Amino acid sequence: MPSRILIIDDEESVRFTFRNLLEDEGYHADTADDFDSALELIREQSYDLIISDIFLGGKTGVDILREIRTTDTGPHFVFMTGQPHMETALEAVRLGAFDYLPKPFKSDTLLRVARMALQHKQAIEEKERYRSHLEGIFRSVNDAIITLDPELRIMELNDAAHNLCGLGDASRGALLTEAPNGCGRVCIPLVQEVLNSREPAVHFRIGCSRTGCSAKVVTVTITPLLGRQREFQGTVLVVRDDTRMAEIEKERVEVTSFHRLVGKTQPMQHLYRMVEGLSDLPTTVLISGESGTGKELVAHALHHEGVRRDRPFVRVNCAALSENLLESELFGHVKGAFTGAVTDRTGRFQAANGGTIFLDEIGDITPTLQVRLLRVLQEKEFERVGDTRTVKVDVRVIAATNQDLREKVRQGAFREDLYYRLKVVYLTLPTLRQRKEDLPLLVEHFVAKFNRELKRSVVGVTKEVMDLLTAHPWPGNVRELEHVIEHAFVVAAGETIGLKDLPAELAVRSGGSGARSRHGRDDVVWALEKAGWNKSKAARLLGVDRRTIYRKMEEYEILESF
Ligand SMILES: Nc1ncnc2c1ncn2[C@@H]1O[C@H](COP(=O)(O)OP(=O)(O)OP(=O)(O)O)[C@@H](O)[C@H]1O
Repeated sequence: MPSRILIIDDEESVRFTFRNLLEDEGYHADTADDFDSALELIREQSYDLIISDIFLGGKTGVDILREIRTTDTGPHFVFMTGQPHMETALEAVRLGAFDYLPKPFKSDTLLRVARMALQHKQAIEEKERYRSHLEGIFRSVNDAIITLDPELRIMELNDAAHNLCGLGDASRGALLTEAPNGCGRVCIPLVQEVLNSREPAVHFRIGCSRTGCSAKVVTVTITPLLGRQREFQGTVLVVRDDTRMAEIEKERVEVTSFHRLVGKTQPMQHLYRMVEGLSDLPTTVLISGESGTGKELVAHALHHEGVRRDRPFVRVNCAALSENLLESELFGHVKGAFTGAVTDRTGRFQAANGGTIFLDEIGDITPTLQVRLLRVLQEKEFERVGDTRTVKVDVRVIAATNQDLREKVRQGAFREDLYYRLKVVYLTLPTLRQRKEDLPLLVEHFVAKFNRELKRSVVGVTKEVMDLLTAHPWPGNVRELEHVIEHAFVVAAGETIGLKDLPAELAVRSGGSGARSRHGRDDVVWALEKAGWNKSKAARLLGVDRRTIYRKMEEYEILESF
């Protein structure tokens, strides 16, 4: 549809010339010769641009502007006059006129100003449309969306923020930390973390409470808010109510295994759900957990459960290689890049293109490699060693560590920006001590595995063995259990694994007479937790006396937890 222009001038020749000129350019042009007829036309039709003489008999063009200026999206005004007058020009501009043309002016000038005024109006309309669409989306989603400035002051919030977080319109401008919504404020430290790190974070299924409301389970996504020049302006906090989903999951029949992971206890069920939820996302995941808890299996499950399952899964053990070797292993090199680089070599990142790279023992990489890795995570690109050409890749990164990376960051041994880039989603695996109820299932799993591998037909373990396994603190977690069963398979002659088939170390650690000096911190914590922090009970579990427990608590600086 052509843009509609109204020309207002008391001179017939001006109206005639301008109308022809504008219609030749493809615009629709109407004319009016005085204030009243112009207003009549404006009320009947809609115009995009009004080009008006300032002086119209007793009235002025500025009076028309004043009369109809109600909305931003009304017509744009361009004034023209043969007697330029500072006062009138100023008033016209103050009322929002687009331009002011002193007569005489060339036809080119008129067309240029008309074009600019119409483009400007279109841009404003486009922006307004965009804003109202966004507002519609903002209002219609069920997730609470709250934008916060760097001081945690609430800038914008939607209706769902009212229902879920108890924040009303009056909260705009208030500090989130002080909003009187009776909220337990679990998300505030999480937002503060993103304020410090300036990296996005997702926290799945956290408990949340608000005075007068039932407890909820929510998933919180926090994203830095960046301006045009990518300057930091605050954060967007999105809170999704997952209470119903969590309830449904609780009611679901518990599964005993997932991919190659075995376990039916609650922490494992939670882990399976998390892996399911994360598998299709490109998000970087950091898996932490003690050695032997199954971090590699989780990385496999994330890959094989998701859309990248038919693409490569590439594992790199970052602790196994020196800095130079690891660099060329990860990024590849070109012939001659260093002594021994006799041919070009493709790195693991390139080999994993389209799929997943699993960076095991990430806590061990050197500062130089930390910088290079950060760039791949941020830009998805790198250069091979000795090459200047940039290689672009689409790789999902999963990293694992059994170290306390937060502590390494504090000590300055691990870059904070990389840490936050890696832990967009953070999975912590339970220790075997935390899921002892899974022991029978795991024993059964490993008995079946070694029967298959060693072509044996062992039926299981005796009750005494199971009791002993249950009493053991498992510092080496599932891997240790796997080794114990493997050892028993080698030693056992019959179909059932008995006490005599277990490694001597296990019998000793789990309460034999020589146990005293061998109990490490893990064993003592395990026993205390198992005994509900009753020292006498814990002492009995470890086969030591009560004084030894107190002594060990002091020695290992174990604080009682309630
Ligand atoms: N939940 C589980 N179900 C079955 N097997 C498991 C489970 N967790 C671990 N394992 C087994 O234990 C061994 C160690 O697992 P994995 O290598 O994944 O542990 P990890 O946490 O990556 O250890 P590390 O930190 O030492 O690298 C593997 O043989 C694995 O198959």
